[in-house]
Amino acid sequence: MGPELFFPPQPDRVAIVTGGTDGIGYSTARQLARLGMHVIVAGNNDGKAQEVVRKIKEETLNDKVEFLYCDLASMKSIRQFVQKFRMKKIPLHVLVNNAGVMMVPQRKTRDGFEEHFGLNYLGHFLLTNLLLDTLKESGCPGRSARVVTVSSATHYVGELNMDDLQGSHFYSPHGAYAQSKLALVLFSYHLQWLLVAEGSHVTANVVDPGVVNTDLYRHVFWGTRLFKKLLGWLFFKTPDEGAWTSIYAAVTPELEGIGGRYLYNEKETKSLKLTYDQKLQRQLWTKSCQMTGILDVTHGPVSG
Ligand SMILES: NC(=O)c1ccc[n+]([C@@H]2O[C@H](COP(=O)([O-])OP(=O)(O)OC[C@H]3O[C@@H](n4cnc5c(N)ncnc54)[C@H](O)[C@@H]3O)[C@@H](O)[C@H]2O)c1
Repeated sequence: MGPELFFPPQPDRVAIVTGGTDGIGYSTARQLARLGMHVIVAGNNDGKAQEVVRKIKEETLNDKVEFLYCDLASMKSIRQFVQKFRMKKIPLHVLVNNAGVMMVPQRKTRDGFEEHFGLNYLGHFLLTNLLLDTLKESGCPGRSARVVTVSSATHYVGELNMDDLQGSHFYSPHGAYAQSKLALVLFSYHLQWLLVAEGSHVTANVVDPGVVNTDLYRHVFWGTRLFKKLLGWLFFKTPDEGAWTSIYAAVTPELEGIGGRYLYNEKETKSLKLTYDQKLQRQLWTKSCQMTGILDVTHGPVSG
């Protein structure tokens, strides 16, 4: 069953999906294309890109699908991506912050940040902020632009160590992943707060896709091929099922003008209590502005 059975066509809308070459992101990009959207697959997987675009176009008969290189582990690459996107002079109605890595060995992004925090969280923080003006220009009353951020149930066991966000003193791959996913929830809630304060026609929601059979688990110690295959087959969602909540958040009329939600299986769910702490949200936002070198939007415009 395709999304066109559940959601209205979206032929005049433009979406960016990060990590759209694989797993949940690929399914998200494909299904948004099925709804007629102009879909920009943002990824660092140059090798796969053309094949992915060709496959999506072929299956959806939608020609408005393209790949734009964006390495979320590099702020320079994110800025170049935004520049290239702006040069297209097209609107942006949906941004799906989907890309991510999980439980990778301790390593750093090009800018020297711990990879989970730097790529999963800070990369999307910067990308969203740089695209915010375009999103605001593209949303209108009754047809808001939407930021959909993919977090995880792992955020429930996450801790935010404000004094050591990079895990310099203590690093665990699981803790670092959980922290990045927790940071994304705090980010999405604060973003929504800012958008409402400004009276803009943009909403921000955060989703949990569930446990999905993708390559994300490649670094997990029990992720031997056979065991993962068996687990995946028995218990995990398929990537199409995993993408469903992202697609719902991106297009459902039920969420028109509604943000600040944590969605699981298309339903509003409570996130970790800590994520509702507005002081913490604000603290993380300010620190993230400093780390990414952008001006704090609450005090002034975001630099391009
Ligand atoms: N699979 C699950 O069970 C599960 C559960 C909860 C949350 N999630 C979240 O869903 C999202 C998608 O994960 P998935 O399961 O499809 O995994 P996946 O490994 O199949 O896809 C991850 C995507 O991120 C991209 N990516 C990785 N590094 C990047 C970089 N430096 N720059 C740009 N893109 C980069 C990859 O190329 C890939 O397209 C992730 O944010 C993940 O944390 C997944």
